[in-house]
Amino acid sequence: MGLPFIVLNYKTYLQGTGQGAVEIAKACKAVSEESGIEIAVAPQLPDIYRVASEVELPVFSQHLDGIGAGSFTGHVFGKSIKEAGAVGTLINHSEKRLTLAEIEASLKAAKEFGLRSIICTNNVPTTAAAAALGPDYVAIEPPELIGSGIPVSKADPEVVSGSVEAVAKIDPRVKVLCGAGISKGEDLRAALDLGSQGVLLASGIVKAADPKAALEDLIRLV
Ligand SMILES: O=C(CO)COP(=O)(O)O
Repeated sequence: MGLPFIVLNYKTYLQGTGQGAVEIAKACKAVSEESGIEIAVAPQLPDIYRVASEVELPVFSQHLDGIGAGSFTGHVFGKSIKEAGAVGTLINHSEKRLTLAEIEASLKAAKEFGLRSIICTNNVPTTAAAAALGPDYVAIEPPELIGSGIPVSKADPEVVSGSVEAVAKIDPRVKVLCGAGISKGEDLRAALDLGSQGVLLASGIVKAADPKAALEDLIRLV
């Protein structure tokens, strides 16, 4: 197995807002360069351009709407985030849930604009459904563990291994990430040992007093 993929979701945490978004991205880039591990960040939409312009690392959007150019006030348009410098997007995060039809439309928009796609899911059946749509990644994140500091890879290992098995049956090209409560080296190690190919995480790094040190701890057992 190759190196994991780490995606850091900034949500709307103060520490990851505005200039903070750039500073955390710089820490991610430094650790990525030291380790060879790909680390992507997902700042808030208005910070995408700022982060992508100032730091050379993969920037993802936290959301994308399945719409095109035209009369869609307040929506997130794929061409706009692409031109802002995003290379990918989260779709259906637990804090930004979509209907199945909307997920499919968002994924179509991501593909149309050459954006890498991560569909977030909450259990094994939704992971299977998401994999059937053919994204680049699914990210299984049980909502009850999000922000809890209790790692999914230890509290609910079956949802990770079950997702890995389900996705392998449906479309082995789809890669599986997991998230919720991941912050330490042993959490990432456990996630990889369960067959996932990386993690999607937030509070453990974004809210850390020293995000670079927290990232170094996260990857220490890879
Ligand atoms: O929702 C998450 C990442 O998208 C997980 O959040 P935490 O890492 O804070 O549990």
